[in-house]
Amino acid sequence: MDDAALAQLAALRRSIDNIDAALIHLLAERFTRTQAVGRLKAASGMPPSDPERERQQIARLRALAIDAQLDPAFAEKWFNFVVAEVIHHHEQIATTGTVQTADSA
Ligand SMILES: C=C(O[C@@H]1C=C(C(=O)O)C=C[C@H]1O)C(=O)O
Repeated sequence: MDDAALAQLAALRRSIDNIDAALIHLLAERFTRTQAVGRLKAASGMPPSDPERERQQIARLRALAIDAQLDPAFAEKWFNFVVAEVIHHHEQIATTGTVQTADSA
């Protein structure tokens, strides 16, 4: 084993762990906001999803990804994955008034 390589790997992994922690916090904040949107929509009779808004967000995120040298197809896939969960929350809020998570179920 090369000690220098192992030390470099450990340093890179510490940074990766910090980035993963930041992503979890950012996602938690995003879901807090989207659940507030879900309650607002349910209270005022708006539908859970807004395809036009999503189209605008995808176009913006793809451009940001290209600028940041991230694969725009990956950025769009990530966004669609997150929005599917948001819509699911909105539907739950509209029908039950709350969001069921795996831990709370
Ligand atoms: C949060 C909203 O609801 C949905 C979720 C979105 C999102 O997570 O960014 C965007 C559009 C909607 O389909 C919204 O309408 O703003």
